[in-house]
Amino acid sequence: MPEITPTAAPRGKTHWAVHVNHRHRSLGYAMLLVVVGLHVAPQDRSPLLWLVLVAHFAVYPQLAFWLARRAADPMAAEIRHMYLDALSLGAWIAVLHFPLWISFVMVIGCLLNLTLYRGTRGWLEALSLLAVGCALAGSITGWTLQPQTDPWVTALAIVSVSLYLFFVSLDSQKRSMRLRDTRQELQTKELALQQQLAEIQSLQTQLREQVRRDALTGLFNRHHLSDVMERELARCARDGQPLSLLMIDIDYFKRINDSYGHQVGDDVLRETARLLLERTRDSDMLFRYGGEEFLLVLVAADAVVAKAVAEELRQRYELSPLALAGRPVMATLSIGVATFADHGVDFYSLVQAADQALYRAKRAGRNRVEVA
Ligand SMILES: Nc1nc2c(ncn2[C@@H]2O[C@H](COP(=O)(O)OP(=O)(O)OP(=O)(O)O)[C@@H](O)[C@H]2O)c(=O)[nH]1
Repeated sequence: MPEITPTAAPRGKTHWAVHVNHRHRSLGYAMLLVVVGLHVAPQDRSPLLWLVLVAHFAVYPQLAFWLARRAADPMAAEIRHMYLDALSLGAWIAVLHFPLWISFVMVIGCLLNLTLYRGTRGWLEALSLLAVGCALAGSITGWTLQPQTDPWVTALAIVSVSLYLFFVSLDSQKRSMRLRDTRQELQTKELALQQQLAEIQSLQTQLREQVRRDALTGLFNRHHLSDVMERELARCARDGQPLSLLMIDIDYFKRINDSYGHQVGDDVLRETARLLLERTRDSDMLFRYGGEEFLLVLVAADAVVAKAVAEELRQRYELSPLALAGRPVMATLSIGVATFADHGVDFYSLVQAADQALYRAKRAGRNRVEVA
């Protein structure tokens, strides 16, 4: 049986073990007072014995309680008191001349208490201390053997030990039930905490995603672009692979806003994003770069391939009237193309090159593709 580790009671509260032991000790000693009193009453014993009997069996349990409540370590104080119980009851056994049933009651009580708190070690300690107490008292008062007790005393001793065992078991059962309830409560709380944690983690993921996404089109935004480009350009440089940027701009977008309203302008941006996504490969990455500007990253595509892709996008877009609010809205795209490492070796120079190409496309009349 594992030893019960001392635990500090919350400030101002008496330790549970002190309460339980006080109850058990008061009850056990009260019953012993009656049993031993009845046993020694017909004997011609000195008044001192009666005095010690009352002091030990009636006063000592209250004193032990008072001391344990004030102890810095109440559990350690309780164990000390249990040692004292075993030592003193051992002495009583010798002083009373070894009455069989009374000795049995005393031995059982001590063994039970110390075993409950300290396992096998407690059982051995109780037995040793009983023996020491007995030996000390016997060596002072002399060794007399009178195992018989009056039948009434015997009966009372049996009732007392039964009652004592009953109350100790009852308290242990109550305590284990309370422990079970507490454990269940803790498990429920732990489950709730785990759920909260999962919710927080999912919210964090959503937030991280929101930071990377443009709210209007749902595309990755410019903030995420620089992270991706840094990684992709490093990979291309390592593998000697090309990579192209397509700076895509909706022509005369201001006019769309002015003619149809800002709301329709938003719809055009959403629809443009959808159309561009529809016509790009899984490995390509589309970003909303600015107001009406999109940036398409074509992995492993050189300038020739990128120009062809840009041309196809431009033509298809031109031919797809954007059906918005029941009205077809015609729009065209101008696209500037720049390729790593032909037109730039870092993100900044590549974007600049694509931007300049786009500017040229605009200057040349719009609805065009220009390579840097
Ligand atoms: N509806 C809407 N309009 C936006 C948004 N962001 C930017 N714009 C508008 O896009 C327009 C861009 O106009 P300009 O930069 O003059 O470009 P443009 O009219 O497309 O002309 P070019 O690019 O030269 O062909 C501005 O009127 C902005 O207000 C947006 O999120 N929603």
